[in-house]
Amino acid sequence: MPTKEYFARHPPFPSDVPVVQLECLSFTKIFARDAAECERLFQACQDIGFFLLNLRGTEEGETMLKHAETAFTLTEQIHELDQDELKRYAFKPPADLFGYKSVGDMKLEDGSPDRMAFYNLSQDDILGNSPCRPAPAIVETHRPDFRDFFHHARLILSRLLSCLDAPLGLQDGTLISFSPLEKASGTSLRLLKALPSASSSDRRTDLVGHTDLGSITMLFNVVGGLQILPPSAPDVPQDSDWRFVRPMPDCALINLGDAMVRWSGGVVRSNMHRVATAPGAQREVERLSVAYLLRPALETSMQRLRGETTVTEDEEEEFISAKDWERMRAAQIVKGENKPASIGGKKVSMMVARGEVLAS
Ligand SMILES: O=C(O)CCC(=O)C(=O)O
Ligand SMILES: [Fe+2]
Repeated sequence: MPTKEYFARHPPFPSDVPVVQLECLSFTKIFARDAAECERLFQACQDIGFFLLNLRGTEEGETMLKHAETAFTLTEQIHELDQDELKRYAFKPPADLFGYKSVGDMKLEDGSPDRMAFYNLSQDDILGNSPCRPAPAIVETHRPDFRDFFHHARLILSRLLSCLDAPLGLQDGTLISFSPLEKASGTSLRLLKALPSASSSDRRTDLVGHTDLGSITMLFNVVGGLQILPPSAPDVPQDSDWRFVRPMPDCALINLGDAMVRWSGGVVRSNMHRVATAPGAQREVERLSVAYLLRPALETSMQRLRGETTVTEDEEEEFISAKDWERMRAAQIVKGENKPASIGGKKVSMMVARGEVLAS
């Protein structure tokens, strides 16, 4: 549960670890279409592709926090189930990324097994776009809760994406229109658990560095561990280049994925991130997180959008569908190959039809 009370039940995030400073935006202002807040959002998307979003203050934001709380409770209950039962619903990458991933199913950069488990719920399954997948009883009985989560999370992210349409020279509503609720996609709700570490010398990566594959992600976490590779990090980063993100009560963490980089011709950024052992005393507790990963409909093109925008560099790129992109990237990530295909944040001159230079 991302509220202050829930934070208070966990050891505190230490004050002496290097953290990345992220913008904290107000959903209330974005909901009211505040121009300055939308501008800050676009800037954060170009600079690092990550920002915090405070959800207090509107009925829509408060409802999202309630859904996140419910999702946390269900995450806890799902991961308490017997491993043998969970393994009956095992994910089958790269073709099928839904279902249960046990600790060790994925590789880290050095080939060693990862230390995270997750249950990945498919939006299509929950909304009835595809036949129901077999699932544990706890998922079956909470299908209505998950359905509400998917609907509401998309509503929140649609408001954020609509701040990006205009600066990218697109008609209002373009970016969210690539993820219609009724079309098959890789959109999912991922319920994650990282194991506690056994001793203070037992500190390592839990989930390999990656960029998210879809359009935009909304993450809720309470215990630290998520790390970002700052854009200034060298091409071959050292462990010490990674920076923790401090989890904040009442906030979601938002990050852009590869689709946004491709559509924008590299103007916005899909930043590398990973999960490492939580800092300080937080390493002793189990770390739960809830990630809603919005992806485009399977047949959507990942090519740059022309819209009203002209980007000065104009190299031809081949057509690739969201489905093929996700399959290719997922296969790499599972093997621990974390070199991103396109990360964005390009300093290109971008002219919109009105003749205004927005970024250079
Ligand atoms: O658990 C987290 O904090 C991050 C998870 C993540 O990056 C992902 O599922 O793509
Ligand atoms: Fe991620």
